[in-house]
Amino acid sequence: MPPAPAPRAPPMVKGVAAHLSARRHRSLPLSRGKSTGMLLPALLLLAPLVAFLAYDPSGFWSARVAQHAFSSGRYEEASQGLAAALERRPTDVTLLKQYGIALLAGERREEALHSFERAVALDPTDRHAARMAANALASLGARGGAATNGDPARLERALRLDPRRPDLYLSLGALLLSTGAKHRAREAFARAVELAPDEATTYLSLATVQLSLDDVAATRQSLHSATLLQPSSLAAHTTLFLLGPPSLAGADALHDALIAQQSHDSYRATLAANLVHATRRNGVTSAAGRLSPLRVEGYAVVDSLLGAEMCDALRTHAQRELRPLQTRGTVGRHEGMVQQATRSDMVLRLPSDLLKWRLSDSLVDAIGRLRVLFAEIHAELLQLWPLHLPFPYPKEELMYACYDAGGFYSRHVDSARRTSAAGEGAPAVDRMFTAVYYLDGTFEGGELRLHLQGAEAEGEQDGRIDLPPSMDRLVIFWSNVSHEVLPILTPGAIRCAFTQWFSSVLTEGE
Ligand SMILES: O=C(O)CCC(=O)C(=O)O
Ligand SMILES: [Fe+2]
Repeated sequence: MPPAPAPRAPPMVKGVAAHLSARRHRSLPLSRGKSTGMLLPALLLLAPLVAFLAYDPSGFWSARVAQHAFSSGRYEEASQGLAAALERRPTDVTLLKQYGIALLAGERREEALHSFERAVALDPTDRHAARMAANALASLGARGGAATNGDPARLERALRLDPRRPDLYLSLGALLLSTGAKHRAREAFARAVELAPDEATTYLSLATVQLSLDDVAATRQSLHSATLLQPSSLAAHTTLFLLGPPSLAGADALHDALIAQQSHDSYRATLAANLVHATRRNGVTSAAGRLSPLRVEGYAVVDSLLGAEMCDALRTHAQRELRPLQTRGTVGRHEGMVQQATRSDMVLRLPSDLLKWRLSDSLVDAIGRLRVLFAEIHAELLQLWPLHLPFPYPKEELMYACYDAGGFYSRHVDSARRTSAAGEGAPAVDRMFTAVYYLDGTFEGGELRLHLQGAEAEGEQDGRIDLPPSMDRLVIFWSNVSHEVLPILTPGAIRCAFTQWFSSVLTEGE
């Protein structure tokens, strides 16, 4: 098929005419003074040349003018000139390639692809044309990313044109993975590894799909290759470590990667730091063991975390210094979500920078210990977590909440539920786990009641379990489990706790 005809007159004709008319204007005054008798024969001599140039049978001028336009960034003009040249030389492979490039530069990808494919059809041995066609296909095939309008078939066609392209296999693998075609994705990534055996990121991609296919041995091998190629790869070291069994050597490798990376704010660096810390502090055997009931039961209870002395210091200082700063806890719209509940507690969110409050050293110290505890809980939580799913992450500030006698929090869920009012843009996943650290339990009532079977089974049948608060106790449960705080029955009692939510990182920046 010939290229689309240019809508306007080819600029070549205008260009040459303008050029000639400029020359005429410049030369006429000069020649007038001398001999006007010479002008006519000169013009007569020039006429066939003007006619020839305007006719431009070979498309030579069109191409030259277009190339000039292209190098000045006037892509629309360049593609028009090349289209004009191609009308005269429709089988010129070089022109077809140039035309394609001009179209690409003007974001006219489909037409560019068409031009490159024509070039390939005319000369199947032209590697350059094949590569350009493959690039155009790939950029069209991978467009829109994941599930929207990416087209694996186009990437596969690109690979038939230009088969030794690890980058194309990587795009294809990512696209296939996003559509759930895991086995085909694994093939694509494996091919990318074959073609680029020195690229750590390629091994990481392969590891991701191997993990999602539960092939732990192969995942480990790929991650190991990635760490050999890129010893500071936090992604590889963290995942290897999480695959377990946890070891101090693994924690040290992770620590080294962390230092090498010097990135203290990224999500993965925070996670790595937590893991190293938890492993070194708790030893290698206990890691994750404390939270393992969470997987089966939906909740876990862990006692004796900070020690009685530290917990007591935290309780008394927090009551003295933080309670005056509390405000009434609210229910209702939060992050576009609606919770149906009533509550009577007073709450306070702890800023990451405690210096802006004038707190005693004892309280700052105790809160620091508590934060380390939650960081360890985070690390242990991740050791239970399927690595190919979005990680839970402590996105929100720590909350200090207190209930006085008679206080309660009616049945609710903490996780963000998409409501019709919240609309399509609202996050589909938000809080994943709720972890509550209790400071005291010397009162009647105030139990945390979990309804593990959800709303389908009402009353006694809904899997209810009552967990009484007690000093230095942590309870962690899935945030989508409905739960309530039963009324505190002892007059004069205060029930205080610190809560940390772990949320899906998927909702960040989306
Ligand atoms: O303090 C508790 O036991 C749970 C509190 C709670 O459900 C909440 O703050 O969302
Ligand atoms: Fe809650």
